[in-house]
Amino acid sequence: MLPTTDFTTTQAYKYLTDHYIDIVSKSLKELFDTDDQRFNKFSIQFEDILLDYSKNRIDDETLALLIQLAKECSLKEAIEAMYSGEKINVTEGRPVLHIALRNRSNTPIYVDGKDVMPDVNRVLDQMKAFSEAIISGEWKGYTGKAITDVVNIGIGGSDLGPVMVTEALKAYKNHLNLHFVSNVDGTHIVETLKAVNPETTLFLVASKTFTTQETMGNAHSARDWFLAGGATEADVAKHFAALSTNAAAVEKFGIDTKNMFEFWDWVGGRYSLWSAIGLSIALSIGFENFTDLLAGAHATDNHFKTADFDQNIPVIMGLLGIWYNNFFEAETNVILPYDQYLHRFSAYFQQGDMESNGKHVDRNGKEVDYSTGPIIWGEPGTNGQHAFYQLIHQGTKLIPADFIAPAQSHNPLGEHHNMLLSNFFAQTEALMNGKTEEEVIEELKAAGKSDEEIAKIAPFKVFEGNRPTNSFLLKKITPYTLGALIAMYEHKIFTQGIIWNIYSFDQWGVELGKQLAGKILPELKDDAEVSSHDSSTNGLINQYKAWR
Ligand SMILES: O=P(O)(O)OC[C@H]1O[C@](O)(CO)[C@@H](O)[C@@H]1O
Repeated sequence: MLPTTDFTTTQAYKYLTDHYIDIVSKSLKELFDTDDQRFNKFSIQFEDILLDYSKNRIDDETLALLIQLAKECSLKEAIEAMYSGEKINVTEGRPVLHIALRNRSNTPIYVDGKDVMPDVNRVLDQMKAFSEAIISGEWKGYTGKAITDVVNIGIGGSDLGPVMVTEALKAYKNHLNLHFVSNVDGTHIVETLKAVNPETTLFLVASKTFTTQETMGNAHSARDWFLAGGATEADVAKHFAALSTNAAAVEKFGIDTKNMFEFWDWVGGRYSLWSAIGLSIALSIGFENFTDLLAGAHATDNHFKTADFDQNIPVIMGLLGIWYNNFFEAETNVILPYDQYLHRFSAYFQQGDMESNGKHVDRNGKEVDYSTGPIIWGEPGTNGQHAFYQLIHQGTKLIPADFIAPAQSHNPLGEHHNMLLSNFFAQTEALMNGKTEEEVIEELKAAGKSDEEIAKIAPFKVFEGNRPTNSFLLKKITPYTLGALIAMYEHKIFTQGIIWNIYSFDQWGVELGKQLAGKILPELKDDAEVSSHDSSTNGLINQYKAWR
């Protein structure tokens, strides 16, 4: 059972409310000036990942109170409940066991009295054999040619994770060309199919439920295209595999269940890249690298479970998020990877975080009267710098930012990596220190500006600073460190969900739109005017019919 404490009623919350008044009046610059131990105190190194969280608006007392808050909200017990296979996804009646998928130490994990590890290992063996046969060319398409292209058809968690990881680990990629089709917009599949040959293409239909409209629509179109190219029904088995929990629906679609890679209802969609949904990853970088990814995540799982909260990266990340979300009333959290390979990392955690903690009802079924999950966004640096950093530096909103960079580049080209990292370091420093009016005036004087010019321009050049950042410095983006980093963010989300007293592992909020789309679709079949909706929806549908 998960605790159901309202965190706003805890002692720690009350103390934090008072303490906030003290901290909010202090600048980060001041906090650094008065404590030369901040970096040592407020940074954690876990294997090849360093988290420096010293540039946050906290002091020793803040940290102690936040940790007290986690304790009062029984975070430790909640972690234990998740790891031991309790059905903590209460509204769907399921355990939450993505940690089992990467449990490389293979200790038993029980669901309803049955150890899940033999099944996990069986599917991993199946993925190993299959990926090796495809990569080596031993697996042949219907005309006897080896596979050259893999098209993953899936959406949400059945797409974002594999896309993000295959991009992040492109440096480890083999000869196979990976494609991802997610959008139900016909353009996505049409444009993808233009680039591939039916004789040498493998389709992975990735869907936990195997009922998702977008995925099934795209899978049927891919199958039609395949058959139109001269292949027969019997050839489908050589070119289509399914990654799913729903064997009956896979069979109905016409995919041989020998080519089905199973996973289980205790794997949430947005936590499924570690499961059979990761087959495209194993195909892209090889099975050994895929298991390194799992091993990195497993290392973080152990860290999250065993490290003291003040040394526990996901716990600290979660608590800092709560500090900004619930005390500073920050609405968003920007994730800024200074690594081109990580260009889908923020998009991935948009689903990971927002689908998990975008909830307004607590674990007692009551409407909350506090803010829950933040809006997650971001783009890779330095592109973001030339787009939206203006608002982060000089806008009116407080935007806590996560910076992520590798020390070693996979592409050490001249001064590029130093240039990239100099921007990373400079941005966090600039966000913290800002630039005072006096500094601006000095600069303008040095540039030979007149007093009149200085008076006119100076106010616009002032940076308040005091903008908080976390800095993740990784030795290198490898399958292992990437796995460890992803798991840190996952457990941060868990930590926050526990403290906000919400259920992080369902996603009822995506249902209503799906239901209504299901009602509207038949109305679009003919040209008859509709009048069954509000005037706006009727107007849009009728104009669509007139123009299509
Ligand atoms: O893998 P499936 O069942 O096709 O679902 C895809 C996605 O749809 C959702 O259920 C809701 O959008 C996500 O949680 C999930 O990742």
